[in-house]
Amino acid sequence: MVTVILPAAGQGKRMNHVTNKVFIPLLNRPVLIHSVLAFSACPEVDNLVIAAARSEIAFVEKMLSGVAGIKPWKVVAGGSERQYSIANALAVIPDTVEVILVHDAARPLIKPRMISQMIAAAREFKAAGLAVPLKDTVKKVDEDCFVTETPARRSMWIMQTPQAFDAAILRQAYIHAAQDGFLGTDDASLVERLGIRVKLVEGSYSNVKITTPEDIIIAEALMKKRYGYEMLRFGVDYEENRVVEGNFK
Ligand SMILES: Nc1ccn([C@@H]2O[C@H](COP(=O)(O)OP(=O)(O)OP(=O)(O)O)[C@@H](O)[C@H]2O)c(=O)n1
Ligand SMILES: C[C@](O)(CO)[C@H](O)COP(=O)(O)O
Repeated sequence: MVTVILPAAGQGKRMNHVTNKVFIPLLNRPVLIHSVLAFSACPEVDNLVIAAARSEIAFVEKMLSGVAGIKPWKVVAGGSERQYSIANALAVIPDTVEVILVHDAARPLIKPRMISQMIAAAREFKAAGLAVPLKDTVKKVDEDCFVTETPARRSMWIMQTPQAFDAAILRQAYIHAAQDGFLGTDDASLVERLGIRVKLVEGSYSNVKITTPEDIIIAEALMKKRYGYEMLRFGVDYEENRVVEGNFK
């Protein structure tokens, strides 16, 4: 059995709290639904657990009920951090599930083919993450923003989701993180702390996470290319650095 956890309980702070960004429509379909349908199109996936903010659970359930072709799903209450939302989802997944994938609901461009690759990687390596090689130069800085180091780019990759795990390992990683009060920015980092090696699978630069306002434009442009039509519903007010509704061309 393969279960996918989709954390969707964020607040969109870097999107200026305009709305929970997973509800923003891209080509007229909410970001969350793009993500859910991608996993539903993957034959190896059995079911989905979506973590939604407590106040948005009913809305998410209504949204999911209105869309055809979604694999069996359940909505759980999210937490104050991404990691806590995923912990809540883990708590409702039965022990019969062998492989668990975690995917940011805010990454709507994930392709079913990549999901299948990640499931195969989890079965082979026990812990795997989708990632792309770093394209830019990275600097470490001190508290005054003076450069202290330029790490070698060759060995640096940018993590994406899905990340895929043997279910028992992911559960153990979450138990240890909770015991130690460790808060990671991805799930692989929790597994790494167990001393387990995480295999990276090369993903795609188009698997963007909707994080800041311009990501909406990038994601919708990539979708238009993929689906071949145009239906821009949202724009970005760069002066104010916020998302605004309207027909933007
Ligand atoms: N408490 C949280 C925080 C985040 N997420 C989810 O985790 C994914 C990646 O998180 P991020 O991009 O950080 O989303 P937000 O928390 O909404 O963004 P921000 O950090 O700007 O507030 C998103 O699908 C988001 O909904 C979640 O389920 N629960
Ligand atoms: C898991 C992740 O998407 C990998 O890039 C990312 O770390 C999530 O971080 P965020 O701060 O919640 O956006």
